[in-house]
Amino acid sequence: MDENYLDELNEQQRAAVEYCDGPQLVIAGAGSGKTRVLTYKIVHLLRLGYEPWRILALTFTNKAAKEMRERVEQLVGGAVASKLWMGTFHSIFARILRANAELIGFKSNFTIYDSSDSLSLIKMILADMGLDKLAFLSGPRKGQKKYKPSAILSAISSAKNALISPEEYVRSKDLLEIDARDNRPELYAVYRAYRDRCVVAGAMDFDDLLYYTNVLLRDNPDVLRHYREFFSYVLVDEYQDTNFAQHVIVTQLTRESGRLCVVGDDAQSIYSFRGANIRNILDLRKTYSALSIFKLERNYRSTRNIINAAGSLIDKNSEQIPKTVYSENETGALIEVVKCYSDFEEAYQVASRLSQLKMTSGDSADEFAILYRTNAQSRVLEEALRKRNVPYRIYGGLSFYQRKEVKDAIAYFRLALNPDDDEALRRVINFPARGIGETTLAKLTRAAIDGNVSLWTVIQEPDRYPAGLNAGTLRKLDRFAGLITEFVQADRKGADALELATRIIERTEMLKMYLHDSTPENLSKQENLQELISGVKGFVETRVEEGSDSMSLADFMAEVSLATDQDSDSGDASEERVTLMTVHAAKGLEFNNVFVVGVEEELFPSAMAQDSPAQIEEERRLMYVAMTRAKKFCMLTYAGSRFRNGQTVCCRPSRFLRDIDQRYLRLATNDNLGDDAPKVRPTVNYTASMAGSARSLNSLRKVQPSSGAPQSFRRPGQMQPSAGKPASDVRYALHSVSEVAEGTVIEHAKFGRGAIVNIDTAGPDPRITVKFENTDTRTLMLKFAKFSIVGTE
Ligand SMILES: Nc1ncnc2c1ncn2[C@@H]1O[C@H](COP(=O)(O)OP(=O)(O)OP(=O)(O)O)[C@@H](O)[C@H]1O
Ligand SMILES: [Mg+2]
Repeated sequence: MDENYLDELNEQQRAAVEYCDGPQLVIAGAGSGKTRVLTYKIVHLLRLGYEPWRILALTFTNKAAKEMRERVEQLVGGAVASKLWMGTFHSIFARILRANAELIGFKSNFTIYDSSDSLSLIKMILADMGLDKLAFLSGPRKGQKKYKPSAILSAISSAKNALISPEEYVRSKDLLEIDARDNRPELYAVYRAYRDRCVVAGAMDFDDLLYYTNVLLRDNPDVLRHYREFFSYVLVDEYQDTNFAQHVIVTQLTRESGRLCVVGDDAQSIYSFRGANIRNILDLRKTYSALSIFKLERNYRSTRNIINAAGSLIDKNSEQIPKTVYSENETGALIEVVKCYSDFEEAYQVASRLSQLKMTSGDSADEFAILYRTNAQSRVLEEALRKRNVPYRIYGGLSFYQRKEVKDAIAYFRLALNPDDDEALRRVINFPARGIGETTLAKLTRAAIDGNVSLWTVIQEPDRYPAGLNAGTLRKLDRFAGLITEFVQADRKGADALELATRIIERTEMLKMYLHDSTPENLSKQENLQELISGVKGFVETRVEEGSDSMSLADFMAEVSLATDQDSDSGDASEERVTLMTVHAAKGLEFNNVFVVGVEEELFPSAMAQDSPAQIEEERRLMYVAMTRAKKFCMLTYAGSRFRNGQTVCCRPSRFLRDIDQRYLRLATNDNLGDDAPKVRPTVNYTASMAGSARSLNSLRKVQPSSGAPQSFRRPGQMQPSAGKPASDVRYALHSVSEVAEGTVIEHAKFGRGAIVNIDTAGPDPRITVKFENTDTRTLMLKFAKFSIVGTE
């Protein structure tokens, strides 16, 4: 162990690390070393003789857990670090639940449903209850279904996070009243049915992992006592984002012993939509009367300009704990604010500035992040980066495990471990095709619901649960059941993950199916399945190296099923790549260079927050989180128009740009971005007043979000394409010859992206010759060619 670890802390941090006499809250701003304190405190506890397997450290993301583990490993060595109970709330409590599943009516092999499983189950229940076809709403939620599956799921999630069971739900007058007002009086019944079907399937969703941990600790005093005594110290990062269910677990485990250290920053509370409650941190003293509060005041992460700019932004929030922050870092560059004409141009500008900065700074790709408010914004950015051959890694989008062929294979893995898993069974009962159609599945479902058993039980016991199927269908089901049984038995006989996974892929003939024809799509599916097998192989090899015998398919799945939507990434982790992620996923992380894109009203802050001052404050905190990820360089961009939800909409700059003290900002225009920057001209679509680009920050400040955009940012009739009019009419426009030049890159309405290689003005009608990326070079008459200008080559 490195004996000098305390020297790597400042005085305040050191005091927080060394204090082990009672419950402790460390509250401090971004970049002040809260996570560092937590990490070093673990090392300190080990030093004091605490046993590693009795220290519990909880984080919010897998990535944060991994980083903390790596740091502890550096300080105390891998052998000790691997014994710590360190992970996300979900992974730690899944482990505890597996060890005690029988006590709460589950088996230890329970499946973890991901959000698409949950949604599919909700849809099935709504259809079964006849609630899916009900009329659409009027009023503020006009046009939405009364029982919109995603809204139902989030209502159920809120109930679970507040520890409300279906039985308690139906007894709560308040909840029933709200549901009646929202035109969904049957919500409680959907919740109950959802819970029942999950129990029958031996499945828990993400919220259940917290909910059932609470049930387990509440109903089994000896189990509670065991874990209270077992965990000799509990540490939690990002406490401002805990919800009620998490808060109760933590307090249950530590209220008596007081051996608790939590760190957090109220200014970074960004998960209230998932039930996170800032009061958990503010009221901690009520639970722990002996609570000691520690503050950290020196920021180590960012330049002074970045700290000051972020500070001036968050000052505009009315509710916050006052904090002192100082920095001894250099002043650094001003924050660049870039106005773009469209989302296309924004992506182009970001990719271009990023490549330029990468060259001049010498920073590796890992030191760059592009942060956005919504995942949907990533597509154009990816395109722009690909064009410049900048390698990137995207968090959150369609991750490897969410690809169709991988999900199909994983569904078989899940069935091998738990054949009652209805959602997995539903997914692959006719995949690869074996003549078991929708009608058969509907009949099986009916029998399963009536008998309150899983689909698997109905298939296994057709006499007891008759589904009205003919002999031919029963034979097909029998063959399918035989296949699954074979996998189940192989697992029980102790096959390791690789043996079983390989067998599943072979016996189901999944890979073979894609070998039939070599379309590029099929080839990529084959590759993905092979990649999955390599992943399993890698997993088994690592376990062998570690001397562990936990190498069953269940062990592999325990890792895979907790890769959340948010922090599962695409791509090879060993390669240096630019990170693309939502601001939510970036919590706790840091990069030398950060680009925050789409800093526009209705996007950031989100359109959904517009009517609520509290939600605007949460969005502002989110912006604060985004900016404070940057160590040296931060750029904020916004566009004049953006393609969203199938149409082009005009956008105006975010109010947050006005909130930041302008002393720390520099309005970068296309002209001063450097030689590499494209010289973009406005399309006629966006008014002439946007041309020239050198709008001062002061004029930006005059934009009044509440009163709508100023005329210069919006043209009557252009905000939304009128009904029935294709979106492309708005996105693409006609251009005059003065707006284009050789080398101008355009996005044509029909032919896509291309560069102008020649302009012919000899005849009465000017013509442009465009070398398109995905089709032949074409000569077009300018007066008929609809396109948008993306930039220059
Ligand atoms: N005493 C110190 N000496 C050197 N570097 C430090 C010190 N304290 C913190 N740092 C560095 O400052 C950066 C920010 O620290 P850390 O991530 O722990 O802050 P944080 O308070 O957890 O931030 P956030 O609120 O964003 O989660 C890290 O790179 C960390 O290594
Ligand atoms: Mg942190």
